[in-house]
Amino acid sequence: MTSTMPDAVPHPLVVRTVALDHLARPGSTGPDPDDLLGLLPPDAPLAWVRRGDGIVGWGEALRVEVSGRDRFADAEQAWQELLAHAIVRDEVDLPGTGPVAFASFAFEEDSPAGGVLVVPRVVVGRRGARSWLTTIDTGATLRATPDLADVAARQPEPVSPGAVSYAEGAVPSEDWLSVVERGVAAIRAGEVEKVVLARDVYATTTEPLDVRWPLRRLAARYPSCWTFSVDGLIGATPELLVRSEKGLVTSRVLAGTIRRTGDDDADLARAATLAHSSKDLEEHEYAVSSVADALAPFCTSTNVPDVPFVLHLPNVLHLASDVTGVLAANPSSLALAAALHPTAAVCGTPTAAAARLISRIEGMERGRYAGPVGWLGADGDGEWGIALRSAHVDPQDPRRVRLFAGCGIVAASEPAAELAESEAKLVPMRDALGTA
Ligand SMILES: C=C(O[C@H]1C=CC=C(C(=O)O)[C@@H]1O)C(=O)O
Repeated sequence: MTSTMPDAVPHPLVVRTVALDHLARPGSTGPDPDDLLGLLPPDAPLAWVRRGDGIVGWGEALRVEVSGRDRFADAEQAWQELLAHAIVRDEVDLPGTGPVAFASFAFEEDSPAGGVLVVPRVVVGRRGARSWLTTIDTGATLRATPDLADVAARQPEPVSPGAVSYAEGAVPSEDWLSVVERGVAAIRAGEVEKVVLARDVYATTTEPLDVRWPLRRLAARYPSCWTFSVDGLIGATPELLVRSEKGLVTSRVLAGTIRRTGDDDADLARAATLAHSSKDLEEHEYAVSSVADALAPFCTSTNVPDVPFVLHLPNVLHLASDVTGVLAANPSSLALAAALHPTAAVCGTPTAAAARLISRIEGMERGRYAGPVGWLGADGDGEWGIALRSAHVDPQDPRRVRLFAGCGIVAASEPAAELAESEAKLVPMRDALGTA
């Protein structure tokens, strides 16, 4: 575990949250609190937003880098140590107020991508009619609270990425067909019941990527998804690994997908087909069980829907189930995310055998794709998505972006259909990088 404190001063975190509710009043001349993303600077913006609610952050009060099997526990420990010495004044007291860290973790335990936890200098949040501003300092003296109208006015408009060209990723699409074939063969041979196989593609932009460009487009086009940005990993995920709030947990489980046609009537027929597809229902059931089983030891009761609903996104339809539970003790949301990861929506069933199969046949280092991404508060509450419909911006070359998509494979899967599904899952990021 490594941590870096920009000021290298061993002062405690000094955290102050103030209400911005006056900004929500009609006639206010301040920055629009609906537009959290509009406040972000171009450099290293942090975001977790959905339908205008959520939190955004910027500046880096502190950063913790972790790796290996214990990456979640190490991040949690570092966070607890920071909090033990923090001086906090929180005038709002809602989930996401007070000290907050944004974080994202690698899918695999031996990934060089490890994980990162960033404590921003400034956080702005919104939840319904309530808005707030948090400042986090590591110095002995408190800085003045930034004037948000000023902050918003100072931000340059996001710069267009220019022309975008695409190249094959680690496994060319033609070869990925045989990766899926090998997955199906392993299932038929009884090695696993389900495995999720993913692929990547490279985008090269003519201008260095200003991540606010794709973020705004993702948030506008995929309002039901969680738009995130943490340390160069960006996306809009439809899948909530876990939200923990005041003793209640929720997880939105997705698995089972059909592409949209663009024609509403045809899509309704497709939704009905999806809801009755035994192949997709099987794929979904594995994912729901993996989440329900992982949550059960933490909960006094859980609610697992008998049948999934169909989630309509602009590019695809998914089978979806919202699993909820009442927590018995008070594990942090990060501990819950660690216990849930990797679910069968991104790994397979049984988990360990599917993970081994992925390492053996996928041919790609997933990095932080399909890992937990989200935020953590001081009381352990937080929200963690699975980093899907996502891309990673090369820290050495901001013109180079790696996009990811994966598909759940069961015995009845057909490689060509899975390749087409992976293309549909790349659409949100491709569109977000474009200028159309
Ligand atoms: C692995 C991905 O999607 C998962 C989530 C929803 C539906 C899925 C599916 O139907 O295969 C996948 O399990 C991805 O988008 O990269």
